[in-house]
Amino acid sequence: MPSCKICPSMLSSDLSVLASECQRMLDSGADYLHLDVMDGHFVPNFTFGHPVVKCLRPKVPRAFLDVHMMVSEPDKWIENMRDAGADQYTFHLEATEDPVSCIRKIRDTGMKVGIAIKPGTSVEDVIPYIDSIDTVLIMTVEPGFGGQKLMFDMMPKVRFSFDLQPLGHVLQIQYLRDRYRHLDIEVDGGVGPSTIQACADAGANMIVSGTAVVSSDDPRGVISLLRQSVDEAIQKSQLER
Ligand SMILES: O=C(CO)[C@H](O)[C@H](O)COP(=O)(O)O
Ligand SMILES: [Fe+2]
Repeated sequence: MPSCKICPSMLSSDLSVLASECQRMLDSGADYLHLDVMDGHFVPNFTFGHPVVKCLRPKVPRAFLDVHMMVSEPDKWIENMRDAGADQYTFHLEATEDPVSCIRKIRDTGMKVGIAIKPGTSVEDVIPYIDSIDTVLIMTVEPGFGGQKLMFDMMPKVRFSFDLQPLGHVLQIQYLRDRYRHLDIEVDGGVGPSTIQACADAGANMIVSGTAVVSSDDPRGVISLLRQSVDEAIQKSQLER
């Protein structure tokens, strides 16, 4: 199973001093930095785009920058994001008619590829692409805003063809983890000390946490607590195999 990666979402940081906030997270033990790009169209909110990432890159030269593209037409910004210095380009499955072309374009730039799904989209929809991507990002809130409450197991509309019982997030993550041992499974939205256990036990290894980490007085302590839960779950699953 892939290792634990804790990825603070910089959305809830003081964006007027983004570079120093990023450095503060790296100094607190962050593995990756998660940058939420919103276009006011795919989601009802606006943040920043590749010009900001380009300015940030030289300030945190060794950081892994995971860009979460909550934008319509995600294929438009792939080259710009690579030129800006992003390391992973995660686009929403719901935002494109042609995920295969998007994946190919991202790969051609050398960036890692992630596909994100909103809470109402089933992981089954990602299966056709899974062998050609690095990460599946499971949104545990409706995308658009930080600071929301995680929606675990509140999605009775999600159904799988292999089992007509309605399944929630935990089971969707477990389904993916059981079949794809080496996949990075990322959870995003409302993840913090009170919700990490369910994510870790289900098999998520890439943990995005905004408010809980960035707004904490003790980000190092929160990061290490999140990491401990995931590391323990990984160890447990390895012992069980
Ligand atoms: O993609 C996002 C919102 O669309 C953010 O990454 C996410 O909400 C993280 O913030 P928090 O941990 O505060 O929920
Ligand atoms: Fe995000």
